[in-house]
Amino acid sequence: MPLVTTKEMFKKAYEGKYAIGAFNVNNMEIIQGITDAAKEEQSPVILQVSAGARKYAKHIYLIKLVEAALADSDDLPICLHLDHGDSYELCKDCIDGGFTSVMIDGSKYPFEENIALTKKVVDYAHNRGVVVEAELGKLAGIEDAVNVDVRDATFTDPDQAVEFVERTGVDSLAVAIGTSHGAYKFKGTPYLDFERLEKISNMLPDYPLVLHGASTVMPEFVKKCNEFGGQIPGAQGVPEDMLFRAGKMGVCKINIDTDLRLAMTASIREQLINDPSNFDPRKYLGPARTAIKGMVQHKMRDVLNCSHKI
Ligand SMILES: O=C(CO)COP(=O)(O)O
Ligand SMILES: O=C[C@H](O)COP(=O)(O)O
Ligand SMILES: [Zn+2]
Ligand SMILES: [Zn+2]
Repeated sequence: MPLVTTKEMFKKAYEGKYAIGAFNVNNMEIIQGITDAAKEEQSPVILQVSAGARKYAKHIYLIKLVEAALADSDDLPICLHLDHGDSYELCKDCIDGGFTSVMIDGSKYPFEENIALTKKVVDYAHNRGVVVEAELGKLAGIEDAVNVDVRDATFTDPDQAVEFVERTGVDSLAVAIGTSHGAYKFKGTPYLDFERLEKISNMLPDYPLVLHGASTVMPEFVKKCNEFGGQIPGAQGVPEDMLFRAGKMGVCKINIDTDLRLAMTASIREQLINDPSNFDPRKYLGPARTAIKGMVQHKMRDVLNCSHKI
């Protein structure tokens, strides 16, 4: 099966009230760990590439590695997605270069500029059978999310979301409801604006929403990093029951990068400390790949609920 778009997987996810995992990939071990997990769980999967990943590994290497994963995965539905595309040109390059989905992230621009940029990418992508994700609202961590005025000024406005989708024809929309990127998402008790999510979801029926910054910052990996010489104190992410809940409310795509980084780093730290005489990268990258596989399987099975959905 060739690479697929998210059309079919989102339709099924929406109807079945579960979410597809979108995992960030940067190298071979990460791609293998994720796709091995998807194979075992018989789950559709989105492999996503950031501009930074594309710069680090080069477009051609990532494409060829994903093609290899596809060839090694029988009939597994795999979508290759550009994460946080910041310009029309970058989206065009990825569409021309074999991606089946792109994100144009115009969330930092004023509403009308975000619409114009997104519409331009949608027009180019749809003519070539590629789907587009956009973003509305500010994702950045908010210290004072309990304050209604702060929430209204930063989180996604439901009325604007409807207008945005209508005017751009974009295929999915990332919403801001309190998540943020990285390992430090909340200072105190985690809070997501589920009321807002419900409103957006009700106003956009049958429409797939996306949650960025959705890593849980799994305590077992943070603990292991810190145990083996790391310094990641006070890291905290989105509790898994909140992700499960979001998956039942129209969120069809859940983005996970930080949990991959932590799983991989914890494992490498452990291997290097436990066997100081080793200098064979396979001996620490192999277990790191296995750690990623285990983490992704857990997400698919217990959090996203997307196992056995192909
Ligand atoms: O949103 C993400 C990628 O676009 C990843 O978020 P995390 O940092 O929570 O993993
Ligand atoms: O959304 C951000 C992702 O975690 C990708 O991060 P990156 O830009 O460092 O590759
Ligand atoms: Zn993101
Ligand atoms: Zn868990």
